[in-house]
Amino acid sequence: MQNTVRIAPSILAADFAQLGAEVRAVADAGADMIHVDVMDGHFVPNITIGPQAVGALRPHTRLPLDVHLMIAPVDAYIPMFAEAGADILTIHPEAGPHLHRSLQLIRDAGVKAGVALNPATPVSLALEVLDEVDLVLVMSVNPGFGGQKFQERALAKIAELRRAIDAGGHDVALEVDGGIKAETGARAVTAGADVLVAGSSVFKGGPDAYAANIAALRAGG
Ligand SMILES: O=C(CO)[C@H](O)[C@H](O)COP(=O)(O)O
Ligand SMILES: [Co+2]
Repeated sequence: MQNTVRIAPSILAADFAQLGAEVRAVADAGADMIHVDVMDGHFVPNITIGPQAVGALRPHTRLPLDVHLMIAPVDAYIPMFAEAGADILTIHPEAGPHLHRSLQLIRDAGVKAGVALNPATPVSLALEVLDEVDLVLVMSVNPGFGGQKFQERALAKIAELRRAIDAGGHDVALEVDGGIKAETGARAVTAGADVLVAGSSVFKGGPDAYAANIAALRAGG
């Protein structure tokens, strides 16, 4: 495994009754960033949290808040999440009429911009905006729920993106999200991912297990 891999626990699998404590616990356990899944019951068939919750989490950690926006239309909410304390805002191309404009809104808000590819979204949509993003997120499940099975087809997309990022000399992180545990994470890193999002496999077993769970992901086994 590359030793530059970063681990981003998804708080979707945390105890929602004590999210602040959960964020502190995974930070203490070695997390590199905190992945926050925002779902609207429209773009995806589930509802989670909004900017108020992101703002409430902000004082609990200095780690980057990696906010994955699964909401449509997304543009009006970008300044609200930036103001709340997000460090990275990642959007889906299908969530607005003009991807370039949405990415510009994110940058204008002073935060890093990411683009997320659903399993059925072609890599070409991300290649088109590699100069405009700080992160590409490859979904390895259909967005909406944690605890799903890793979809193998993500690996070829990661490999293609890695080649394009390296060939173009882009300073872009390549993140994979969905069904990541030690074994699938290792394969994603081999394909070229450098950020692993993991919900179920980090939060399983409760706080006493978080350090070992994160270490297992980092070690790839
Ligand atoms: O974006 C997501 C779902 O839409 C989540 O980040 C993802 O599913 C993480 O959960 P798990 O590791 O349990 O698959
Ligand atoms: Co996510």
